[in-house]
Amino acid sequence: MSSLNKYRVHEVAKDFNLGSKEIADVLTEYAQSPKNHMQVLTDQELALIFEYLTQHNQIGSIEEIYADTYTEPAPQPSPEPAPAPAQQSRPVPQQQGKPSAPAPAPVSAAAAPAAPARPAENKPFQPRPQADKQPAASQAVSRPAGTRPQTKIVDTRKTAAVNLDRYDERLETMVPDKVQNISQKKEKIRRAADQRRPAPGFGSKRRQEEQEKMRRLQLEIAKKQPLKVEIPDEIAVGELASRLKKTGAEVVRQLIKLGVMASVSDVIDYDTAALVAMELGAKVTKEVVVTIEERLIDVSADSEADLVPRSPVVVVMGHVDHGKTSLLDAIRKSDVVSGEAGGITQHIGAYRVQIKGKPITFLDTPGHEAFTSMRARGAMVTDIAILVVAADDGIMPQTVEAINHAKAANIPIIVAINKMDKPGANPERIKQQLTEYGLVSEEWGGETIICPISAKLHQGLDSLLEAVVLTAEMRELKANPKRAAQGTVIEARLDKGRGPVTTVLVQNGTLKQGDVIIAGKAVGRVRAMTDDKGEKLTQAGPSVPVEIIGMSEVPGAGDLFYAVADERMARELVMQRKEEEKAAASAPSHKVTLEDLFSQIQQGEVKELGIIVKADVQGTAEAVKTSLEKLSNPEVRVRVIHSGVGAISESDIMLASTSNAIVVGFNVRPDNAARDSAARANVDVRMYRVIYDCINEMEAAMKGMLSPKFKENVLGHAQVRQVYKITGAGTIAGCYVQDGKILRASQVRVVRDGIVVFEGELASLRRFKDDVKEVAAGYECGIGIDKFSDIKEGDVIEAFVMEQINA
Ligand SMILES: Nc1nc2c(ncn2[C@@H]2O[C@H](COP(=O)(O)OP(=O)(O)OP(=O)(O)O)[C@@H](O)[C@H]2O)c(=O)[nH]1
Repeated sequence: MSSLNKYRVHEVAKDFNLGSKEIADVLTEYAQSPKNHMQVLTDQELALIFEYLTQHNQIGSIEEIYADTYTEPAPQPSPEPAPAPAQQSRPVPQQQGKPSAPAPAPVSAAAAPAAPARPAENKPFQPRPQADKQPAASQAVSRPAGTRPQTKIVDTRKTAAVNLDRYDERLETMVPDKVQNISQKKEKIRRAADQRRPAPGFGSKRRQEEQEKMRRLQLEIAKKQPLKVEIPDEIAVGELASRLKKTGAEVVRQLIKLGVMASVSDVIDYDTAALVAMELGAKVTKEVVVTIEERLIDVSADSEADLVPRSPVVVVMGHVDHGKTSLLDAIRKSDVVSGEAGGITQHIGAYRVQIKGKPITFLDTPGHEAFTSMRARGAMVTDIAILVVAADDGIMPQTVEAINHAKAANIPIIVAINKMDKPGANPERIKQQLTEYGLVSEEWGGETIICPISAKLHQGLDSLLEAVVLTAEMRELKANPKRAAQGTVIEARLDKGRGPVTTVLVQNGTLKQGDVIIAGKAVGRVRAMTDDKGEKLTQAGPSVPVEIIGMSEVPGAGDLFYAVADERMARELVMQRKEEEKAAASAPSHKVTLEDLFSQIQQGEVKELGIIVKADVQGTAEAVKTSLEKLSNPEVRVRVIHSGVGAISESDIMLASTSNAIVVGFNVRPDNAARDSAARANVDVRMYRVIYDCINEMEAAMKGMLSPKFKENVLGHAQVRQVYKITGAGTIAGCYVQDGKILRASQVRVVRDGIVVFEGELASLRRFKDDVKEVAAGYECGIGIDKFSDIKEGDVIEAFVMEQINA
């Protein structure tokens, strides 16, 4: 006990809520010197007082200390009903209210053992007899003292009588209020939860708790594991956000951090999306989208072991009337020519012939147009082309086209010089001409097989067919007859009685009667199959053309067909294709144009720039071809895939579209069909009058320096119906506006048979005798052209304006 703690009698009395006199009396009685109330007490004296008070305020149990409401007085069989009358003579007045924790409390504990032996008569250390219990008095007095020494004493000897619950309850009052509140709340919640539960048995309750624990654990684990997301090739920012379980704003923010400005509705590519997802802590895998097409159609490669040789499919091409149909007929030993209207082949058919036991399939085509249009649809039907050239006519424009179309398709050409029976036949001249197109005869050290024949007299056919077989063998054509059939629709029509009738060429696998097939946007079941000789078949292997009935719709020539296992899925795919076609019709296809040539070269999309050159004279076409091909550089090779004389035709556009080429015209114009088809297929058609301009523009385009200055906008066409020479006014063309309109301010060009004969300004535009600003389609008008009087009936006046393109 520190000497600094000086306690005076009155302070101690106050602490115990007693009178100073009572304390003084205790001291007077037990201590050596009597004390007045201001006297400082020694440690001994203090200990004495505490001992005295302790002895005189014994309680039976700890419960009594706190039991404000305690009403269970322990049965106190008192062996000594009045054990200490002397002590009782000093009754301790009842305490009101709690005293503040008195400093003496620790003193008592420390001092007690050091207490002098004197107070022995107060039996300070005797075991607390039950008789000492004074419930009423102890209740009051024990409180201040109870903070430490007494309250810890719990008599558990009479265990049966101890109400432990009550004890626990009472103990709660010992903990600080705050803690107590929390535990009370917890208890409340627990009880409420218990009440809510449908009073389960002990086992099930336990089980539930376990389950709950497990669930929380799993949630916790799930939270800690990185989120796994699958991202397709392209994904909208919003969709990515929902897959990442983030808000759109969070993803947009992350994108901005990566330097990508995109809104929630924008679509981003896989790489960007994956980066964002990884930044946001997700684990990314690429979503592999399995389309219906992939599920339905087996495009797996055949194993070498399954492949067997197949017969070649041959196309016969050539200029009009050079004898294509006659040749095919000669081969089939039948005469179709006489049965045809005007002797012109109407549509593609396919025939199969046996040459010394080896079958060859021939496609009878009215020229290379159908061939190219099929190719444009992705069908690679033919293996070999026979080019028919009439010995008395030589190389003609369509012969050149045929050569170039076959070359573009990368198929070998066998030349058949036909009509050798004719007096004017000059095969050497044709061989000579052919070298100009890269077809050098074998006799001259080249690779091209050239066979002189006469279709009419059936001469030379054997060697021609042998050449076909030989070429086919060189190509090692193979297919797997064991798989489901696939091939191309050669021709299809609607027959009144039989419904859609389709000629298909099986290219791989075997087509069987009863097979479900999908061809383009048509589905059906092969109800019956017949070959080119009208014989019924139950199955058709590779390179076999068959006519089938049973399609729901008429497919398009050139459509690819597949035998499939699931008809329902096939119908679904057809629906999807129809939808896609609709969407594609509204979105223009992406073809190479001079404007974006450079960017396409840079992106590696264009490695070869295909050009089709059409000019008014052969000399120009040749000159342009040579100059353009010289523009080739290491990044891009310029290849003129076709050059010819005359107006730009639909076939030119088709070839350009198929080969992703652009069309260059010199003093020529596209005919109407070509113009429409170019617009439809998005083929870039450029018209020039000077070779120099063309070369410059191409060069600039390849270097990405094409200045997009002006674009020609064609306003309309007027056909010249009559020509008047008027003195003073010059030549006036009486015209009929066919389409669009003619503006007084427009520029014009005069086109004669597809060739531009003049380009210049309008001198006058009149309706009757009045000058007008414009004349619309369907009206007649008089047109005078500045500095040009050589207008002829049948000429077409094309009106156009040059519009500046905003870069
Ligand atoms: N003298 C002779 N005439 C032939 C020969 N081959 C074909 N002809 C004739 O040439 C004409 C045209 O023959 P086609 O077989 O119709 O020619 P094509 O190339 O198929 O013609 P299109 O179908 O119009 O493209 C016919 O009158 C045939 O009789 C031949 O070897 N000798």
